[in-house]
Amino acid sequence: MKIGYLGPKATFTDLAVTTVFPNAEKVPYNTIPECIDAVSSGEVELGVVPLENAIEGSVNLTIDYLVHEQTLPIVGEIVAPIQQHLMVHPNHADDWTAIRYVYSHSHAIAQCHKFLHQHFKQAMYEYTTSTSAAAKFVSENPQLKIAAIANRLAAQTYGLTIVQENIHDYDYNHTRFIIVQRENGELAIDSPLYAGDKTTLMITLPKDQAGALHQVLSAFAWRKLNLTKIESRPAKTGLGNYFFIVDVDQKMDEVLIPGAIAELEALDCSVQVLGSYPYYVIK
Ligand SMILES: O=C(O)C(=O)Cc1ccccc1
Repeated sequence: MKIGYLGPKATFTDLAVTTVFPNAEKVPYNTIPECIDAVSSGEVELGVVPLENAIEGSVNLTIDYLVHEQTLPIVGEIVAPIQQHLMVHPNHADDWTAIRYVYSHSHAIAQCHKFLHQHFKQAMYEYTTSTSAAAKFVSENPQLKIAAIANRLAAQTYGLTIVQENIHDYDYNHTRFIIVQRENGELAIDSPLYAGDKTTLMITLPKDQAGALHQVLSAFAWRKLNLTKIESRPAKTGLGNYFFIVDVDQKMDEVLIPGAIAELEALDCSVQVLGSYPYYVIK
């Protein structure tokens, strides 16, 4: 099976794909939209992209691209622990404290904010499309006094020296990656990492009216449907217009979730099921 992922080689997404799909043919894409487009065009069967980090929150580009540009069903989710390391070209292994620029994905830089503030007040940040893109750039520019924040596999893959390990500010640093497919369908994988199912809905409220969100939440509450996430994102139709992404802690069933959706539609909300899918947790 061909699986596209946010590359280049050795991103955290790459690690997540390798763990859950050890036999897949992996195809790296430089950006999240390119990876999603490749699924849409049928170039790859599945795509895996980061969705949310426990410290930094959502990867807005993923949510927005899926909602506004290329709506594909979510067919699975992978949750993986994230460990960030500071790495330099081996030429700078002895003078790494003098680095001027730190390169990485914006989420990785945010996850190490306290560390950077304490130890690298003089450094400036350069944002890259992924952590391994930063590692690759550092390896290709030995003349520059720069460092990357990335994982251990990236250091190995691009021949960099780790000079500070585990620089993420909080121990509980996990990221959710979603698996998308062109058409909805069950993921045929039998993994020991399977940890449960969830359903993701996108809900747009009819208009700005008192108690609207309360009514939406009560449709889930009285059915005892447990929500594990609720997030608002700009609808991009005007200031103050939002839609909500809601995760329900169970698989789509025949009664409860369809009942909640029917109730929301009766309230004039529009509801779209983005996916009902298994999730896999990497320890
Ligand atoms: O850039 C990567 O390696 C990714 O896979 C995205 C990401 C970035 C920061 C933390 C977790 C995932």
